[in-house]
Amino acid sequence: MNYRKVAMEHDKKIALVAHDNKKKDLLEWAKFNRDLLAHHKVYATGTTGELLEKELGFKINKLQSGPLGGDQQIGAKITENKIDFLIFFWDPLEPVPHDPDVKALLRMAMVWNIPTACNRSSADFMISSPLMDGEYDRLVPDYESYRTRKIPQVNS
Ligand SMILES: O=C(CO)COP(=O)(O)O
Repeated sequence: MNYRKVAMEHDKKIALVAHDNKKKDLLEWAKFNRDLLAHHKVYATGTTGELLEKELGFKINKLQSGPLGGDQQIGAKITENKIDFLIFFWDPLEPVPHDPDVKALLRMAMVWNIPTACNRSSADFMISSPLMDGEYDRLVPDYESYRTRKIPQVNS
């Protein structure tokens, strides 16, 4: 597999998402890390974003609520190199109606090699990393062999 480098800007684009039973966790975490987060451009799904904006007091780029397409919007942004980091506190103990969207978002994050934290300890490691503050080139598979793969002949 060949890789290409995708440079991140100084202000990173961070997506924050939490399921309902995890919102308290994410809000506490975000409050503790408010000053670090404030340097960056923060995106969030609808309800998470509303709560974060109230708690942190700076602008959050709010998308649709998760069940209404917010996870998919973040996934689409990942494909367009508009998200650098994903912090997604998903709930392992309660099913959600938009489970396929949750899986799709996590899948896009893997396809595009997006640093992804799904719990508080991983988020702590991520936000405190020196790589968060400086230059970082993310390696992304070029997927050329996938794009040029042979597909079965379609007969007319
Ligand atoms: O459901 C979510 C992510 O899958 C989060 O959506 P809300 O932030 O709108 O609650």
